[in-house]
Amino acid sequence: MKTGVLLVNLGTPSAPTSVAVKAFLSQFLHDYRVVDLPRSLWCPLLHGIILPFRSPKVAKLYQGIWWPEGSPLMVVSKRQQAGLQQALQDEGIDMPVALGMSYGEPSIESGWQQLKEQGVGKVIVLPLYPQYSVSTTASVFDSWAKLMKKERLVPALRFVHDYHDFSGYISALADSVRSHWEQHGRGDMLLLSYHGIPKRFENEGDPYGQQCHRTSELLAAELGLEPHQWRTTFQSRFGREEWLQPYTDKTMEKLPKEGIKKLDVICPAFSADCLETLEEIAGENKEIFLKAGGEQYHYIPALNDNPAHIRMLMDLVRRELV
Ligand SMILES: C=CC1=C(C)c2cc3[nH]c(cc4nc(cc5[nH]c(cc1n2)c(C)c5CCC(=O)O)C(CCC(=O)O)=C4C)c(C)c3C=C
Ligand SMILES: [Fe+2]
Ligand SMILES: [Fe+2]
Repeated sequence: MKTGVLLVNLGTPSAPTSVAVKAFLSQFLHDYRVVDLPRSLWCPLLHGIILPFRSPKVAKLYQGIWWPEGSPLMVVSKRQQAGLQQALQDEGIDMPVALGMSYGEPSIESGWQQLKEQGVGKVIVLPLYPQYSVSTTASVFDSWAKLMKKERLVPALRFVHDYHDFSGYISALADSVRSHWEQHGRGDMLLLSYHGIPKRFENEGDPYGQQCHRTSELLAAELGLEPHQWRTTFQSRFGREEWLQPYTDKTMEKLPKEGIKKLDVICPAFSADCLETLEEIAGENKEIFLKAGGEQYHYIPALNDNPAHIRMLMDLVRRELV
């Protein structure tokens, strides 16, 4: 039976315009896995306030990070797909690789159609989220299950749940940090900033926060860092309820007063650079840190289509073949 790989990521607007951002946010923020409020409460707020006011504001932010070839998340995701396809071919493995996004295009459905047309009977669904979260990984599973309702012949399935402690992932991150230090020098601290989730999700059983802490511990150990040389924080809060703490932006304000003047920041929850890393971390938070008295701030890019990242994806695929 022919095996295929479906790489999945979050998705991104098709253009950095208010209209395209509104369409993207509307699909994203209607997902119960992301916002689980009763629709009688959420829909009036979403349609009346959030979409009309947030879309033009966020469109401007996307304009600031957009690449000539498109949204960074999309450009990088396509490179990851092509890179993994090439690496498999180079090893003589006949295994098609398709790309699908939870929100926007190319959809998970179109990715599956591509694999189906190539005669795939077993699918490795690989959400590009190293840490499992209800709001990301479970949502990919929902989309897949919904899609399979339409199929008479459901393919065999391997679903990559998470890879937060996978040795290849930790060593790819460590190599990336070391090569950054070689080129740019080493800061006083390595800050590991992860996308946040509502604290309530964790209370209800989401292992995301725990997995983020484990990734940090393993990376710090691999780099030989002392406890005062690294810290874990959570970014990208949305809405008014409490999210996982400590918050990245609040930490940026405090660090220079604690004597941390040179900071290196890495975002291990993001397999590809995107709005949340390029604008929020490399832009907004850098400004906060420097304004608070920081002297040097370096953002270490996501693993993107680094050869080490592609090799790690190959190893994850291999793990699912046994
Ligand atoms: C509404 C709540 C949100 C939860 C919960 C959430 C979890 C979550 N998200 C990512 C990865 C990404 N999020 C991105 C953008 C983004 N995230 C939210 C909201 C939640 N995310 C919004 C509203 C947005 C859009 C931008 C904005 O309006 O602020 C992106 C970037 C997409 C891009 O186009 O570049 C990624 C990637 C993870 C990993 C996660 C939970 C673990
Ligand atoms: Fe609605
Ligand atoms: Fe998000």
